[in-house]
Amino acid sequence: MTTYVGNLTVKKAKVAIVVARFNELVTNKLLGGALDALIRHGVSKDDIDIVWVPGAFEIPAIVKLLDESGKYEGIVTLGAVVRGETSHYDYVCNEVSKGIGTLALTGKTPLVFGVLTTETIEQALQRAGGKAGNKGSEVANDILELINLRKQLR
Ligand SMILES: Nc1c(NC[C@H](O)[C@H](O)[C@H](O)CO)[nH]c(=O)[nH]c1=O
Ligand SMILES: CC(=O)[C@@H](O)COP(=O)(O)O
Repeated sequence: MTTYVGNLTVKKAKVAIVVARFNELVTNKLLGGALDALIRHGVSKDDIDIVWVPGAFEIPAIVKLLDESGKYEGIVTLGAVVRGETSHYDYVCNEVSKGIGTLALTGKTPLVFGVLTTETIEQALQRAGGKAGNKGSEVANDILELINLRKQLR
């Protein structure tokens, strides 16, 4: 029996973080959590590129570009979509999740989904370093696990 599991420590990996500016109060905290986790596990600051996009809707197109560049061993996506008064929320959530999901299957670069989709800004803040943890650091750990797992499966 062979078991494959990626650990979190990396020697060298170039990682991109695509982060949405919309709800920046939240996404800045997600970014802080992601950077902290990557650096704690051995990723050099020089090997991290941060790309800001206007909102979560724009994340997939930029991820596609970065994937095609072949420059990165992993891509982290971060955003915060918060329900408003209209159905706009559903369209943004659908597009960003569908886009990132499709690219995770069809692209070459490992990719993680760190986009919060919440009913309220309070729920988002709780998941960005509040009492429900920090989704940014969670998905940063996930990308390291995926990078290491792929090395084993190659
Ligand atoms: N309402 C939220 C948005 N909306 C903006 C879109 O993502 C997009 O930037 C705009 O429609 C232009 O194409 N974005 C979020 O990230 N979070 C939201 O709650
Ligand atoms: C998810 C959104 O785009 C949201 O902020 C829009 O709010 P509203 O539905 O009140 O226009």
